[in-house]
Amino acid sequence: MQEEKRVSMFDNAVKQFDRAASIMGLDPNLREVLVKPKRELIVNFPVRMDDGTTKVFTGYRVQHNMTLGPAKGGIRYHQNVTLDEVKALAFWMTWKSAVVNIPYGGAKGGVTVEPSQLSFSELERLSRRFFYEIQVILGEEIDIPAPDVNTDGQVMSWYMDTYSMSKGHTSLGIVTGKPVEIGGSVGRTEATGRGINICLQEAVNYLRDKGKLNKKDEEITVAIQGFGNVGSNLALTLTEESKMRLIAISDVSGGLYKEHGFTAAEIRALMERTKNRKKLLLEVNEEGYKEISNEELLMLNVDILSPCAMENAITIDNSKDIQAKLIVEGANGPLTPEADEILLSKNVFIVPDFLANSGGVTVSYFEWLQGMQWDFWELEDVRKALHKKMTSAFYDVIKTMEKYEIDMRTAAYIKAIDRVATATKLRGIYP
Ligand SMILES: NC(=O)c1ccc[n+]([C@@H]2O[C@H](COP(=O)([O-])OP(=O)(O)OC[C@H]3O[C@@H](n4cnc5c(N)ncnc54)[C@H](O)[C@@H]3O)[C@@H](O)[C@H]2O)c1
Repeated sequence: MQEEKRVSMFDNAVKQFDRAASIMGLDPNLREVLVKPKRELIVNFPVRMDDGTTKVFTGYRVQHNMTLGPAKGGIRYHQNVTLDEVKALAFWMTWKSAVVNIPYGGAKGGVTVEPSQLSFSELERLSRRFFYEIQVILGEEIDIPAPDVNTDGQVMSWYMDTYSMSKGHTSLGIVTGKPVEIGGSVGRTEATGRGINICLQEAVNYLRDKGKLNKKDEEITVAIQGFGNVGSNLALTLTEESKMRLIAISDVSGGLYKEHGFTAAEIRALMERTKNRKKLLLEVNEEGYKEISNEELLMLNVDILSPCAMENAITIDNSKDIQAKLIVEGANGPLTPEADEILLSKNVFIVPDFLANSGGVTVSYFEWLQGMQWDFWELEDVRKALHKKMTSAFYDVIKTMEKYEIDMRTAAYIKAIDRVATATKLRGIYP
């Protein structure tokens, strides 16, 4: 039987890299070094199930690049996790850390499992055994995991405890995304949404300076797709800290539209009601809001659109009808490559995902710093440091964009690749 030909996610990721590499004239020898993952670990490990049987699961940890510092990236539990996917995600983490200029390389991990089919204690046994298995390549200054799809503060607590038990002392720096009670950072939960808002505000300032946006904040309208951790925290910081009008929000159940804009108090109330994955539309059935579909939200006549739900939300089919002049990508990969091209040809200004949503990894870095020093910051310190990191990353990419006269996504790649390439050249090839 002929084997089905699959599109490799890793090969696709490398294509984006190659476009930037050719524009910046990257040395082909360096290209080879920067593309290939440094380490790929596959582990098959047994877990005792509640019914007395034993199941063997497969997990991965890939360290893509460790030139700028320890490898950093989440661990996901999902039935579709493959080595190819983990490699691609680790590759992107290298460029995300480099673009926001934190001293980390890129890594990612995963276990092929459907976690909803595990009991709480099976989940704990799987998490502890998996972490123990991959511990051979981890360390507080080597590789620092974090939450990703279907892993959370509880799983991070088990990881931290498992590692600490084998070392004989508490090691806070081994994972980030921990609950605040055991060394997590204040401000981590809101960090990705807050960071997207920082990029959104700076993009508006930039477009105004260039004469491409002639509106006051009060006149600017915004729509946000997705009301999970990322979308809701973006909605909150936007309505709390700017005068722009957020007129539409949505989740998987559909969207809400409010012509005069949502207030911060309304967003807070909606966040409270949709806690624990409750659906937006099912929780809200009062006057004052108009219901719209997710497709309608994307096509609204707004100035700014921020897709914060899932990948491939904007495709070749719906991109032609998008009216927003500025798109700030909150989710990972919300635009297909074809949609990206169409929107760029319509002169839409796009702030790319790995810059816009890097607030999460940035505050993870702050959590790691706090854990390594056993010294914990106030919320205001975290917010101030995040603002400084994100604005300087934003303008570093803008400068690169203007230098090469390219789009912001390619510029972000060039800036990130340049940082890792320069470090690689300075360090040289050992021996
Ligand atoms: N959480 C982080 O710190 C973080 C950091 C970087 C990137 N991201 C990316 O941001 C995106 C969102 O992450 P999150 O943590 O907010 O996830 P989440 O699970 O908390 O929320 C996802 C939201 O998207 C909505 N949604 C799902 N399918 C939808 C659909 N078909 N149409 C409209 N809405 C839909 C859900 O209802 C929910 O409101 C993902 O792409 C994630 O990889 C998250």
